[in-house]
Amino acid sequence: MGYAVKEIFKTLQGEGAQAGRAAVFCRFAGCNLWSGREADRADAVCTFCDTDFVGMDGDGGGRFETAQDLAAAIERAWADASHERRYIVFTGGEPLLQLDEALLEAVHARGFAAAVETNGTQEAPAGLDWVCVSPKAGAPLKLDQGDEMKLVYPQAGLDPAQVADLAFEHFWLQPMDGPDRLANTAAAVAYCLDHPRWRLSLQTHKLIGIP
Ligand SMILES: C[S@@+](CC[C@H](N)C(=O)[O-])C[C@H]1O[C@@H](n2cnc3c(N)ncnc32)[C@H](O)[C@@H]1O
Ligand SMILES: Nc1nc2[nH]cc(C(=O)O)c2c(=O)[nH]1
Ligand code: SF4
Ligand SMILES: [Mg+2]
Repeated sequence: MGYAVKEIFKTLQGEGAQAGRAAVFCRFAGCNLWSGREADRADAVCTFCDTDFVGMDGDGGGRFETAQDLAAAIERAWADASHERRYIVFTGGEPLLQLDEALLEAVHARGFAAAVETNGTQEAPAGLDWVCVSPKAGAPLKLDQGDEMKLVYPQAGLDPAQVADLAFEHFWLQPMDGPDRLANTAAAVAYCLDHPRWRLSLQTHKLIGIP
């Protein structure tokens, strides 16, 4: 079986509390809230996704048979012999459909701290160093604690107040990108001004044109 990976790339984390930090991103293929096909978008649970996670055809993508194989590819993508501040972000698609303890052990053995970007509908394996949960309206949360909550805003049917008391260190509102990005940004700014628990997370990589 192994791991189905869309792409592996090194860039700066663009979002949330770790924004600006060098990281390898491992984007797993597949998601439980959308097929990834445009024809299915309108009927999906998650309709606003900004990401292509279908297939294994991206840069550095493919099927990796073992945790060691995938961890070795992640280490090659870091491309620096030093172990200093090595950081891997598992995303997707939905990474918690595939991420397991064996892979976390394998990247830890290579000196990486390991983060996940998840929709929170699955349990997380033990051993994660940073958990970012981004809940989606209509998708019940199984993972209701972590380091940061990053709510894409606005979402019909998911008021920030519904998740504001969960056990997270940071609470972010991230304006929904798409045709209404400017209006969504203004709405997120207004919400943060009125509800100071919430801080604004901009997708800084998009602002400066890096992956
Ligand atoms: C592509 S998702 C992959 C990880 C996981 N499936 C999730 O949804 O958290 C990565 C991050 O991008 C956010 N995101 C997706 N589409 C977005 C959009 N149109 N505008 C702003 N953020 C978006 C998600 O909420 C999540 O925080
Ligand atoms: N630079 C950069 N930062 C990110 N943070 C979360 C991302 C994601 O797609 O999960 C992402 C991404 O795709 N690129
Ligand atoms: S849950 Fe995440 S990967 Fe899945 S469709 Fe929504 S934003 Fe995209
Ligand atoms: Mg992204």
